[in-house]
Amino acid sequence: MPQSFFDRLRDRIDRVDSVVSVGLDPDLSRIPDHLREKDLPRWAFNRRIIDETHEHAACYKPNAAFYEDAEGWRSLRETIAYAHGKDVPVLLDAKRADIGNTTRKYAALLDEADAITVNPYMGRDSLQPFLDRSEKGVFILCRTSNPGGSDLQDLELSSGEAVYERVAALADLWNEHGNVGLVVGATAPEELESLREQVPDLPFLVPGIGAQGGDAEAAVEYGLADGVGLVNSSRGIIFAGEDAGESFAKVSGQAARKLKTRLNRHREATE
Ligand SMILES: O=C(O)c1cc(=O)[nH]c(=O)n1[C@@H]1O[C@H](COP(=O)(O)O)[C@@H](O)[C@H]1O
Repeated sequence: MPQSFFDRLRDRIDRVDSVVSVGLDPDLSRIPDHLREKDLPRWAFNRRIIDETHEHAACYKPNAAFYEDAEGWRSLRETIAYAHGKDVPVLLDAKRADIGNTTRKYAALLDEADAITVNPYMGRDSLQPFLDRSEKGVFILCRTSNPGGSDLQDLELSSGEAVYERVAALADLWNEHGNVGLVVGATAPEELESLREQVPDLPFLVPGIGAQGGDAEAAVEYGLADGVGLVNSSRGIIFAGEDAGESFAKVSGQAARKLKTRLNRHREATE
């Protein structure tokens, strides 16, 4: 049987001593001028970022939104293969799900990526084709980091639980293959804490530190399940060297190292 995503992630976390997820969101308007002339500018950018950050990366998380055009999809494919060449798993942040017939097509995204983010709004059948890929990771949006995350997710149900708590309970139920995690934003530290108590075995992907100002300490303290989980930063790493011209990727490498060290201080404190 192939190793599960979370076993592979644990190996990677141990090998690089890092829970940093490096978000590859290569906004074309922000990548350095000298790369914009390239055939595949986003791939050229990501390759340099990967070269400088991979020693600190537990995984890479490209967000599909930054690749949804012809050049973008080619760049994404190259990026995934290159990350794999460096032995780093790739979590595709796609936030997909649809009726069964459609979502079966979406699940093909997992042919190349090692894990994916999905949206629980349409219920179990809309996620089943992802969940059935037992060797791949499936991170279900639970309590998101954006300001509007509370609009629906915090609503109280007649049972007394909040919608995001119900999502966590369902995710736990749907975790028949041990391949399910939750997405919980670092901007919601109280929810992070209560969710960790509610579902102690589910690893979290925690975005929202860096550019969104979330709580890195809470991300580490509550994001990890038996040491496994991911704390993501995208713009805070990949655009750290925005003013450094051709040395931009070196600065990203330093930013990734710095974040790793900072998170590791919290990891040691919570062990
Ligand atoms: O699923 C995600 O990764 C995600 C969920 C969430 O609640 N908040 C959130 O910011 N994200 C993603 O995480 C990344 C955060 O980027 P930065 O704010 O630049 O670090 C983006 O790709 C977001 O789409």
